[in-house]
Amino acid sequence: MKIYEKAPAKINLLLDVLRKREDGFHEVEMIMTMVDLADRLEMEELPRDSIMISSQAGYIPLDEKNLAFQAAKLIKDRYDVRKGVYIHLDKKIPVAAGLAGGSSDAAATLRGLNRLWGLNIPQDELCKLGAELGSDVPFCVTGGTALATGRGERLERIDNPPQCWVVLAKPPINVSTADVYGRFRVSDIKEHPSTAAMLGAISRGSFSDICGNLGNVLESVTLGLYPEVLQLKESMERLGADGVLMSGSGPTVFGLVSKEAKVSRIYNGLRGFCKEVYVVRMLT
Ligand SMILES: C[C@](O)(CO)[C@H](O)COP(=O)(O)OP(=O)(O)OC[C@H]1O[C@@H](n2ccc(N)nc2=O)[C@H](O)[C@@H]1O
Ligand SMILES: Nc1ncnc2c1ncn2[C@@H]1O[C@H](COP(=O)(O)OP(=O)(O)OP(=O)(O)O)[C@@H](O)[C@H]1O
Repeated sequence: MKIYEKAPAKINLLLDVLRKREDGFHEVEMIMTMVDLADRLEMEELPRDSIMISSQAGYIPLDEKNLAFQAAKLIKDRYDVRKGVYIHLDKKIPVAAGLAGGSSDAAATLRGLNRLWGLNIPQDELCKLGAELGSDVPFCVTGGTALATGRGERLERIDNPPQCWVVLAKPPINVSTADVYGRFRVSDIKEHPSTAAMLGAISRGSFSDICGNLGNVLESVTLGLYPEVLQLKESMERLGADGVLMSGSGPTVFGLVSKEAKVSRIYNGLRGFCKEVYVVRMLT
């Protein structure tokens, strides 16, 4: 039997860091939602007890470094499953982009193997397993829109934002999340984004207030290291996006756009100097 799972990309509408914790992680407040740019996973049981990964993307690891491999190993070990699985990753989400591509693949693997092997693991248990793989994985297990706290693993489901276009642009640089958090200093942040204001904007369904309250404190590090990310933000604003922000630790910049008529102008304007531009919808 073959089963399929979609692994969508996430964007952070808000990312605030409150403090550095004793365990080295940072205490965050994030509002995250999914967009319809997704990897597609195909999973099939193998006759022997092993995990095999393949992908059309030549630039990701296919061994135990792959997050889908790690997810399969975790679920096998924890539930004592003595069966093998072959997982094919059809990658569409750019890698190391701030869009949680690897985390979403891990989450889709947990959901998929739960089905393939009939394990009946409840969603909150899958989220706990996911947290062992990465801070973004629990959110990727549930999807939807959520307020994430702790190191990102504590989730509170909230309403989806109103539907809109999302233009994603990834400059040709690779950003390490660990490096960005490592350089981040809370004391450098003069004005924190308001989680309460963003939650209010979403619950009122006010697109303009959502755009007005976008904020990501990790921009203080990534924009300093890579001026091209700042240039991309400025271009997107100039081309008429209603709200513009860097996602996660970057380098992808997203623009929220309410009117379809504006989208092609923004897309064409960005494509002039940025190769990787995607026009997608929010997953609501
Ligand atoms: C930047 C975001 O993607 C925004 O959604 C997340 O906060 C990071 O999520 P992630 O990539 O799943 O992060 P993890 O794989 O758990 O951690 C990668 C590295 O980022 C740092 N890290 C991550 C999350 C967090 N709350 N504080 C941290 O300091 C740690 O140095 C860690 O070693
Ligand atoms: N299934 C996978 N897909 C993509 N990258 C993977 C995968 N498994 C492991 N990796 C590795 O993980 C690293 C980060 O890739 P990923 O695309 O998950 O980053 P990201 O989008 O910045 O994640 P986040 O937003 O959660 O920080 C890369 O160095 C990549 O080699």
